[in-house]
Order: sequence, then C-alpha cells, then structure tokens
Amino acid sequence: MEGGVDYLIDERKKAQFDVEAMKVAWAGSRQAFELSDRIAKLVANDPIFEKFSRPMLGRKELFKNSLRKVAHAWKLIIDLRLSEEEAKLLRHYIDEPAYTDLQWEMFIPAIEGQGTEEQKRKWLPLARKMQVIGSYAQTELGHGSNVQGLETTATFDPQTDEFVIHSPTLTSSKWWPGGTAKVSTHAIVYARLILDGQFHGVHGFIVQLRNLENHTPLPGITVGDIGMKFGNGAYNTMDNGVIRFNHVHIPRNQMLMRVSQVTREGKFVQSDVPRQLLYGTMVYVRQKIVADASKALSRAVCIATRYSAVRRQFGSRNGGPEIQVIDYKTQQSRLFPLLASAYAFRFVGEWLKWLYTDVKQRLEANDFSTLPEAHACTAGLKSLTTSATADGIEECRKLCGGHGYLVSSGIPELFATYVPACTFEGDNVVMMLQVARFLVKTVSELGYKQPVGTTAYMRRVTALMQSNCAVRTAEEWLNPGVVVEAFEARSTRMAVACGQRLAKFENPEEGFAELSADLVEASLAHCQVIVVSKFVEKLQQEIPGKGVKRLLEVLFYVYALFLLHKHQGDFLATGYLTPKQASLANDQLRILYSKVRPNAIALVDSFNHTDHLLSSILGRYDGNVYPKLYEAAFNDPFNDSDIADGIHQYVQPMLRQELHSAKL
Ligand SMILES: CCCCCCCCCC/C=C\CCCCCCC/C=C/C(=O)SCCNC(=O)CCNC(=O)[C@H](O)C(C)(C)COP(=O)(O)OP(=O)(O)OC[C@H]1O[C@@H](n2cnc3c(N)ncnc32)[C@H](O)[C@@H]1OP(=O)(O)O
Ligand SMILES: Cc1cc2nc3c(=O)[nH]c(=O)nc-3n(C[C@H](O)[C@H](O)[C@H](O)COP(=O)(O)OP(=O)(O)OC[C@H]3O[C@@H](n4cnc5c(N)ncnc54)[C@H](O)[C@@H]3O)c2cc1C
Repeated sequence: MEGGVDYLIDERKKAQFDVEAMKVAWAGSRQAFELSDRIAKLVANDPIFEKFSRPMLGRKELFKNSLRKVAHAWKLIIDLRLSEEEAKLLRHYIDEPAYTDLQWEMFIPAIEGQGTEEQKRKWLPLARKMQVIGSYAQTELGHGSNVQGLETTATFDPQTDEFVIHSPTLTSSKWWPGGTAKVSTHAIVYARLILDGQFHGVHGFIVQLRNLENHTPLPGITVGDIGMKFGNGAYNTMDNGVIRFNHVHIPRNQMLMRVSQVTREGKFVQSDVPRQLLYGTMVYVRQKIVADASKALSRAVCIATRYSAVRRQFGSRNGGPEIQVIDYKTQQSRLFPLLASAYAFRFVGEWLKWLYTDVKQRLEANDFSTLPEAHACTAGLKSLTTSATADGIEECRKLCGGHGYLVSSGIPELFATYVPACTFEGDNVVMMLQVARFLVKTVSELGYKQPVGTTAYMRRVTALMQSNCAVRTAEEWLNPGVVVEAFEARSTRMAVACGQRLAKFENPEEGFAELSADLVEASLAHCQVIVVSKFVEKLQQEIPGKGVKRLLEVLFYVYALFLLHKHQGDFLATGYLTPKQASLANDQLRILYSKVRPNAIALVDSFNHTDHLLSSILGRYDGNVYPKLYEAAFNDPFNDSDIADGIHQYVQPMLRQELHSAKL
C-alpha cells in the first residue's frame, strides 16, 4: 500500500455523528462557519498566498514576500469590501505573522482604550485606512515583564509644549516591537513620564518613527531589526525592532490621555479611571491569544490524527496489513486528550471573548468593577492554553514519528511560530502569578465577601473543604457535576492551603515570593476549573446535529479525566479523592478513548482546515501521504543536481587522499 487514501475513506465511514453539524458547532454558528469557509477557500485558491516554500527562503526574500502578501490582502479587502471581521479571518488563513498584526491588534486597540475622544478622532481613521502604520513599543532590552521598570523617559518641556522621548541607557533601547524594524511609521512608546523632575508612572505616547514620504527614520531615532528568530520561516516574516531615541520631541497631545493628563502648564492630572487601564491592550490581546490557541492546537492534532490513521507499524500476519498506529492505546492516550483540549480551548475562548466584550462595554461606561476578574481570567487562560498548545504541538510531532520532523509535515513551522505565545503578552509564569494575587485576595476575603464570577464556586468553601468525592465505579465518573466538583474542591483546597501558609509570613510579599511555585500550581488548578466549567456550560446549550452533543460529551470527559489523571497528585494530596477513585477515573478514560477512536478522523475533519492552512503532507485531507512525500523530496531544490556544490572541492580530495594539497 503506497498511500493512505483508502484508509481515510474507510475512517470517514466510521463516524457516528453529523460532521457538517459538528463543523457548525466548532465555528460557533452556521453564519460563522460559512464566513470562515468562504475566506479559507479564497486564500487557498490564491497563488500569492502560497506558503509551502516559506521555510526555504532567506530572510530578506521571506520578508519581501510577506510585504507582498499584506499588500495583496489589503487590495482584496478594499476590492471585495471585506468587513473588519472578514479581514481578520483573511489574516488567519494567510497564516503569516506580519506588521499588520501589531497595527490591528495593538496600535489601534491601544488608542481605542487609552486615547481621549479627540485622539481617537484624529488617529483611528488614519490607522484604519493604513495611512499610518503603528506598532506597540513597550518591551526594552533590559525589561519586558516588569513594565514599571521601563527606563525610556518622556520629559515634558513647558517651553515648547512637547514631550522629549529619550533612551538614557543601552538597556532602555526598545527591543522586540513587531513591525517596527522596517515598516511602522508610528509606535505607541511606553515611557516614564517626568514632569518637573518628578516621576509619574509609565504611560503610552504616540511617536512618529519614519518620514511618511521617503520612509527614512526621523532625526534622533536609531532603528533596526533585532535579528533572526527561532526556526526558518516562522516568526521571521515579522520585523521585530530595536529603537533608540535621542531626545525626540513630540507634541503634548500625543500622550495617550484617557487615564491621566498633562496640562499645558505641565501639571499631572489623575482621572477616576484606574491606572491599570494602561495595561488594557494586553488584556485584549491575551483574550485573542486564547482564541488562537484552539486554532493552532487543532491544526497539529488534525495532522497527527490523519497521519496516525494512515501510518501502519507491526502486527502483520501472513503479509496482511500492519496495525494503524492510531489503534495503539499509547497513541490514543497521547493524541485524544489533545483532540479534546482543542475543543475545550475553542469553547473557553468563545466564553472569554464574551467576557471581554462585556468588560469593554463596562469600561466605556466608566464601570471598572470587573477589570480585576477580566485581567485574572485573560492572564491565566492565556498561560494555560498557550503552554498546553505549545507542548501539544511538540507531542503531535512525536506522534508522527520521524516524518513529523520534516518541514513538509507542517509541524516544525507551526511549532516555531507558536511557541513565543508562551512568552509574549506576558511570560506564562508571570501571568499565573497575577492569577495567584487575585486568588490569594479572594481567599483572604472569604469570611466577609462573597466571591463572584469565576471564583463564585469558592462560596461553598466549607463544603468543598470538608466533603469528599463519592464516586464508587468508573461509570459514576460520567457525571458533569461530579467532575466539576472534583476540580472545584482541588482548586479551593490548594488556594486555601496557600493562603494559610502565606499567613505565617510577617511580610506578605516575602511569603508570596517564597511560595510562588505552589501559588502557580494553585492558579493552574483554578484556571482548569474555568475551562472544565465552560465546557459543561457549552454542553448545556442546544447543540443540533445527529450525535454531535454525544461526541462533545465524550470529549468533555476525555479532557477532564485526562487532567485529573495527569494531576492526580494534587487531587490525592488535597484529600478530595482516594487512590481507588483516581484509578477508576483512569479506567473510565480508557473506555472513553475507545469511543473517540471510530470518530477521530471525523472529529478533526470538523475543524474544516484546508490543506493550504495545514500546509502538511502528513495531514492531507485525502491521506495520499507516501507518494506526495516522495514527490516533495525530489522537488526540493537541494535535489536539483545529483552533485551538490562543494562535493568536488571538499569530498573528492578526501576520497583521493589529496586533502593536504587541496585548496580549502
Ligand atoms: C492585511 C490586513 C489584515 C488586517 C487584520 C490583522 C488582524 C491580525 C490578527 C492577528 C491574530 C492574532 C493576534 C495576536 C497578535 C499578537 C502579536 C503579539 C506580539 C507581542 C506583543 C507583546 O508582547 S507586547 C508586550 C507585552 N508585555 C507584557 O505582557 C508585560 C507583562 N507584564 C505586565 O503585564 C505587568 O507588568 C504585570 C502584570 C506583570 C505587573 O504589573 P505592575 O504594575 O508592575 O504590577 P502590580 O503592581 O503587580 O500591579 C498593579 C495592580 O494591577 C493589576 N494589573 C496588572 N495588569 C493588569 C491588567 N492588564 N489589567 C488590569 N489589572 C492589572 C495587578 O493585578 C495589581 O492588582 P492588585 O489588585 O493591586 O494586586
Ligand atoms: C516573538 C515576540 C514578539 C514580541 N513582540 C513584542 C511587541 O510587539 N511589543 C513589545 O513591547 N514586546 C514584544 N515582545 C516582548 C515580550 O512581551 C516579552 O518578551 C515578554 O513580556 C517577556 O518579558 P521578558 O522578555 O522581559 O522576560 P523576563 O521577564 O526576562 O523572563 C525571563 C524569565 O524570568 C522569569 N520571571 C520574570 N519575572 C518573574 C517574576 N516576577 N517571578 C517569577 N519569575 C519571573 C520568567 O518566568 C522567565 O522564565 C515580543 C516577544 C516575542 C518573543
């Protein structure tokens, strides 16, 4: 058997649910599905968006090609009158990090969230028409996580009514801002505000970087690219920049002044808006990153699942077919939890989008009450989903054996492009520590304040601390209430235990630092409660289509019981479960894997990923893997000639024992 075409045809016949209806459930609605499907096909059928050759290109060629794709996309957006939602889908399917990500997802949102009405009126139309191109310059060579530690200064000059933006040290050089090295004309620069020699916190300033006519850097600005990043292709389509400012003057009205203002006289005015709103853009992007995690993980899982059905190893009797590797229980126990995680992240991402929209409306009406919860949820879920997705993509590579290491599997580039999500928009550990602060506060207030939102379950603190799990059979684990309660009890107990240990420290900050590893674990436990509960809430909704809800229920149990198995140390140490109950959960997990097995291919087909998006020979929809791998090998430019450059010069002299006289 040369290809896996027949295998995937057979696999698709095994599905026990309506795949078309599952596609709608994954997309969120029929309208969302149709929109997404239309844009996916638009991109897949346009040769300019070809990306299979990307990892072979040198940096300059790669970058120029990326500029061409953006220009073509922008032309399509105008010609086809695409809405902002459609344009963002177009970006998703083009699948290439570019300066426009920063323009649309950071520069514009920063002005929307932190600008005054006047600033919005001036800058937003220019940015939305791409008449100015902006980036987000916060991180410096010396500081990224610690925003309050930034060194760039913005000193008000009352003589000229201007701010003077300056990089006083090498470590204050802006370092990383995407789109800045070669493209952006403007940036939101975060800098320490200095008025009359006094420091007034870090604020955002709109700084013009380049001449709009000839694109040269403005006087006082030194700008360049920070160098090649991890992996070929991958994030190297982005021009991450370094910028030094040498006393660059900008008008006073280019400080983003919704949160605080500087008057003509140089007086600092703090409005009622909390200073945390300065971090609002990061809350927005973290929410987007959570939504993106399910897309990335589902791609890797789709490739690994299809290939696992095509690939056969061992077990041949009398020349008959070998076993499909997807039938190995070990393969299932590594792959199916990732499949279930993709669905879990999809649904929690949908919920987080709702939460963010709600917070945004409140902020616009100057209601800041839900901001701490939104910050904790976006920070925690960003950390949980990106860490699991990055690990999951790497696991999918291993699930594909040696062929997974080939660039043509599509996995190496996906991994290299994805992993920085664990670091950017907040290092994942730093983000979990933010959740920890929120949890510690919630726990310390339990005696007199009812927790709300995602911590509302802690209202039942007494019951969750005292009662234990009642499961007696593997079957009894198939109860959403039982599963959610187990996660809530473990999380509450871990958070309360941290609170009790913290109380023993005289200095709370010292205690927090000392216990930070435990606090991160407690935060993860809390974030898992959110993901598990949001999956259950999804299942409580009407989900049309034959067998769709049943399969989603199976995936819910796979996700939750897999986590329970993985973290059984916590569940046992907190005393909520007995070893016997943990073992019953694992027994149930094996039964669940056998329920997923016949549906596995249909479940990944339901993501509706095009071959263009997957860009993977192993994950091809038709399963025609081996002939295409063979063809691709001989199409590689390295195989253009049987005799590679350098063979005559460096290998043949060795073969002839003439190396000492050869010119090297
Ligand atoms: C062709 C045309 C196509 C057009 C369409 C294009 C569409 C594109 C689609 C693209 C797809 C995907 C989008 C993704 C794009 C992503 C690109 C990403 C590139 C990367 C960018 C970056 O990385 S930007 C830099 C990010 N930096 C960070 O995240 C820094 C992390 N550090 C911090 O956030 C803070 O310093 C930290 C939270 C760690 C601590 O802050 P600090 O003030 O020092 O500390 P505290 O004193 O601890 O905090 C004070 C209190 O404030 C609370 N708090 C902190 N942060 C927030 C917040 N964000 N919101 C609300 N509250 C916050 C904190 O909890 C404290 O509260 P308390 O009650 O006092 O304890
Ligand atoms: C691909 C990419 C694109 C980026 N794009 C942009 C951009 O457009 N604009 C921009 O401004 N920035 C950008 N960044 C920068 C990014 O936001 C920072 O790298 C990120 O916030 C992490 O900060 P750091 O690099 O200072 O890490 P560090 O804080 O130096 O982290 C190093 C280690 O220290 C640990 N650590 C740090 N603080 C603590 C703590 N308090 N407690 C415990 N452990 C801690 C971390 O967990 C980590 O293990 C980008 C980064 C990347 C990789």
